[in-house]
Amino acid sequence: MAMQQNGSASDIHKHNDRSASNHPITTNGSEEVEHQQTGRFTFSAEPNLEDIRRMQAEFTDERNWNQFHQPRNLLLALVGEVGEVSELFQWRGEVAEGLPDWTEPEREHLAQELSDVLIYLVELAEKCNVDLPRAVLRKMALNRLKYPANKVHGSAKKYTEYKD
Ligand SMILES: Nc1ccn([C@H]2C[C@H](O)[C@@H](COP(=O)(O)OP(=O)(O)OP(=O)(O)O)O2)c(=O)n1
Repeated sequence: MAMQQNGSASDIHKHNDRSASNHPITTNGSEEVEHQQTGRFTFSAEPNLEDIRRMQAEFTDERNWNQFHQPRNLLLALVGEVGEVSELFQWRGEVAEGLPDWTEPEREHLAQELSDVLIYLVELAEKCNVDLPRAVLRKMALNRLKYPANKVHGSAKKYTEYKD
């Protein structure tokens, strides 16, 4: 069962307030402004990844489960949960952004399975000594170098497919 605090999948509908920024770190300030103007879905600011790491560490400590949570086991658990997410999309054909045709129980199920993926991902990163928030910043910087916006705009080609 996924760890749940107070939220539910209906959070999907609740966090569309564009009036206040909830992104303390942005990779591109102008991008954030654009998101606010376009009404793009945003997350709550909390819990952050360190909060999630700590909560999961408390959860496993309380159960004496750290003995099972080595990196390889966490990776297998993560992949298993990704499979569970895939099952929810299986045989449905293309699904429109915002999942307009999904029922509330289906949305909640998806929220739980995605949470399982994130929880195991965060714990895997912890057990591999990867500082995930900072690693994401470094990787996004690399992605921007690899895919300059003016070069790849509107194209989904892999960087290896560009000639120059
Ligand atoms: N050894 C375990 C077992 C569970 N969990 C935590 C992390 C996941 O968020 C969630 C996974 O629980 P389940 O293995 O019961 O998987 P599901 O919640 O997906 O249940 P089901 O497989 O019935 O859909 O519980 C954990 O940390 N370590």
